[in-house]
Amino acid sequence: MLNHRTADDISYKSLDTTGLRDRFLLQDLFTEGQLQLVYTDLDRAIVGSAVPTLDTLTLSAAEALRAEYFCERRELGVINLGATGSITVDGESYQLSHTECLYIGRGSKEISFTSADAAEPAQFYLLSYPAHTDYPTAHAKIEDANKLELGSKAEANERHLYQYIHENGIQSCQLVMGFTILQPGSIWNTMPPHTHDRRSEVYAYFDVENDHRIAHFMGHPDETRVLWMSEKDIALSPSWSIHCGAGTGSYSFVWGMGGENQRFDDMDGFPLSTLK
Ligand SMILES: O=C[C@H](O)[C@@H](O)CC(=O)C(=O)O
Ligand SMILES: [Zn+2]
Repeated sequence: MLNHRTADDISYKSLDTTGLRDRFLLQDLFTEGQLQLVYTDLDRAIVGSAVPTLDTLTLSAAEALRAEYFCERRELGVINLGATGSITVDGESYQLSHTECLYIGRGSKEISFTSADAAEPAQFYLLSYPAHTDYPTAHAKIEDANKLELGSKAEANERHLYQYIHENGIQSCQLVMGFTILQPGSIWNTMPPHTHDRRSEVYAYFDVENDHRIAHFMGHPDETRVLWMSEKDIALSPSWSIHCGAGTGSYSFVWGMGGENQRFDDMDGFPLSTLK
């Protein structure tokens, strides 16, 4: 497991492009035949990927966790960003097609990942936080999610947000997770932007068309920086940072949060007039 440190809300201002990208952007996490984990300092989030091909991939506790098994003191949310695959949790198998979700509760011991077709593998995106109690493992399809229709065509930010793991959905200790699909012709997500001092957030962009890019904005609202991102790049958003983006083409992104509370609407919005 790689260890990763973001920068604080003062030092990010003086980082150059490479420094900023090293601190706030995770790339190349999705590699065929590999399970990769990154231990971040954002509310102890572990961000990871599993792309099984011919062989099953097994999740084990990294040495850094000093745990017998990965979910000994953790919960794990998974969304499949690739083709159909299965996750087995303590002998129970769940089949996930593209954009489906599995919540894996604390105490789950044996967790493994397979693809239905090695030539077109599943690409499991993993997000885990420390957990204080056990909630049941639960599978959700897109029709099980709470769907919010946000934005407008006129503002080029028409998008559908699907909540999987949240206060009124799959129960968890701190993880809140789902994904957002931009509607055709709309490019802006999360506009006007917000922070939530009580939670940090992780954005994983996917279904970005070939050669297209997302300009992801971060930082204090009056001191923003941009990260140019491509397919399956991941932006780390500390609690003090805004997080929003515009794509040169259509795209979707998984959002996931951990921290002090789970109230989705506990956000501090910033009017566009305050952005710099
Ligand atoms: O705190 C909530 C998160 O930033 C996202 O859920 C926002 C989002 O997906 C969107 O507006 O499209
Ligand atoms: Zn947010």
